[in-house]
Amino acid sequence: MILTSLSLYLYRLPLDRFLPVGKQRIDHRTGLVLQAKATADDEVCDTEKFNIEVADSEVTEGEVKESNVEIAPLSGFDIDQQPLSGFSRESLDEVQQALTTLLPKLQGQHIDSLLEQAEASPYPSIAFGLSLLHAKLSGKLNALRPLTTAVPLIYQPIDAPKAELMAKIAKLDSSVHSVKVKVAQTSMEDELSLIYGILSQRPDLRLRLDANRGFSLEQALDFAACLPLDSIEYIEEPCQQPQENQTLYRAIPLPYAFDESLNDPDYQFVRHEGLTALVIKPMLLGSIEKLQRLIDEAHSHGVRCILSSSLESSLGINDLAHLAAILTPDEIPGLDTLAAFSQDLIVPSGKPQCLKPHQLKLVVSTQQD
Ligand SMILES: O=C(O)CCC(=O)c1ccccc1C(=O)O
Ligand SMILES: [Mg+2]
Repeated sequence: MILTSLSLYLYRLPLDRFLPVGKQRIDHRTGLVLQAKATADDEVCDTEKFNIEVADSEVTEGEVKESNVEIAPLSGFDIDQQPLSGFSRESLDEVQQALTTLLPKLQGQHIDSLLEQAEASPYPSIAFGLSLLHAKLSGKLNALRPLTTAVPLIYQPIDAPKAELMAKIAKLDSSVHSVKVKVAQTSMEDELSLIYGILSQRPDLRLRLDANRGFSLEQALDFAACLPLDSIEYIEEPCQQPQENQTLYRAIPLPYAFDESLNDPDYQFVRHEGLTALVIKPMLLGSIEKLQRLIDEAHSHGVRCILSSSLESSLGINDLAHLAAILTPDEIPGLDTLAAFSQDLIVPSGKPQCLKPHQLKLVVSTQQD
């Protein structure tokens, strides 16, 4: 297939409530939508020769394929105007500029050039976006049903009453077996009482805790000593110093997971005692091929891989649900981050409004009118 047109749009979605990014909070999300049209190799000449835009009604099904992907590095500023730290290293501006230069070069090329450019890009969000676009255009993403269940995310909202949390627990479907709970955010007493509160309502639940590197070793030891270990699946990034996670594990057998550690550009998989899972955020890591290599390596050492949201819009979350069905079919992904979004983007998820590309700001388009 040949790429016949590429367009880049900018979105900015306000959030109805703050979303946690580690210890920080955001009140809006910005990102890019990359739209590509492609035709089968032998059809491109006709359209080019006559320089006509092929309307959907004039072509047989499947002749012109159109796909959209979200490219939204998790960087920018929090509600206190502090730069977000610990997630994407690239800024939205850098990504926008790189794509503005790249898109005209992709125009007229075979879709496989998306994969070459994905591997060549220094920006993980671009590498992921281009490889995803390739997968969508070539129909690879729709081969399987998406994983429609996600692990509910429970966190103490500073802008909403605490009772809402327990109401969310009470409403959980009985088919939900795991929930993710943010810890190392407020006081240990409050967080332990939340954990025991959840389990008193739903003793069958298993908890995935996420400390976002919020504890000193001493705090982590104190906290872990008070946990109902049998009900804890794992804790993400317990210690400020990741090398202390093993010390913690040797003292208290609480399995842990890596999340922020994977964002280090030099990260290489190494089996550590007590390391039970990798929390994989594709937008922060890179191409699907790179994700697949990491997952294969982790699985070969018996380490689980959980695909997780980088707070994408409904477009990105929907693609992650499809990708999870392919890359990690035996795991429930961590994608419960859409509730705070005021609107959907391109793919409906049940919000009153769903923005379409023409309602977004066009950054660049290779299509000549
Ligand atoms: O992993 C999940 O279930 C939801 C996603 C999530 O928690 C998250 C989303 C964006 C940035 C950081 C994190 C995090 O794991 O702390
Ligand atoms: Mg995490």
